[in-house]
Amino acid sequence: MVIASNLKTNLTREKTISYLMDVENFLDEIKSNQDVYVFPAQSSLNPHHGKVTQGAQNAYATKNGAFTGEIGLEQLEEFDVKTILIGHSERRHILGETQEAIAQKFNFYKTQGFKIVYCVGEPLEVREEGEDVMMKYLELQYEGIDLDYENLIIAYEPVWAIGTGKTPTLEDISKIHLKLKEKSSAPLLYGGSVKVDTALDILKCDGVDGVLVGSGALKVENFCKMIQFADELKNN
Ligand SMILES: O=C[C@H](O)COP(=O)(O)O
Repeated sequence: MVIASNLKTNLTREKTISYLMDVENFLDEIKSNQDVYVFPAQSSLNPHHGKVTQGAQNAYATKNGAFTGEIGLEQLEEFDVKTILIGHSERRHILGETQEAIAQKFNFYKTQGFKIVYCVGEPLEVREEGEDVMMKYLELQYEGIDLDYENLIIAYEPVWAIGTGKTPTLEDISKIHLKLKEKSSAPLLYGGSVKVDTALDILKCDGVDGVLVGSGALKVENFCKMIQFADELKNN
């Protein structure tokens, strides 16, 4: 399974290094074979080699250039980062990234062979319109995206569940995941208020290949427990 931690705008470089080290030690200790990803804040990226894959939360679709406040391929290469999160709801809804800009970013990093964790999700007002409207909304977030890309992981993250403590029911998670799986065979993660006490049930859902966790993974011991849950499921 894929167990991923998005640290968002949290943890300094020093704390991130210690976080990664704690996860590596835990993976060694329990001899875990899960695919574990950590996405640190940009300024906390550091060369990291181990079982954990370090990814970027964002980067511009460029090698380098005049894009104030952004980083590009050259800055990621410095830290051997070959994994990137694209289409996260905070970038879509807070930072105003359009589907066109997202698709451009996707295609640029696809050309570079990056592993791409591509996020989709609907706001509450769309969900309240019913399943058909919601699925159409999610499909629009696939516009310009190669769903057959071999290095693709998709994360379904309902916007209204992110950072709110609210989650869809387990039945709804399964239902939506199974529908999304009709469109792509890429591993499909669930994200949105996954906590240590809900992770196991979510990981057990049909159609769920892993989780992308924000606030619930900020404490490294909680993130490690989620990795352990995935291990236990695999061994059952
Ligand atoms: O990328 C992670 C998601 O935005 C979920 O964040 P959250 O676990 O804090 O709700």
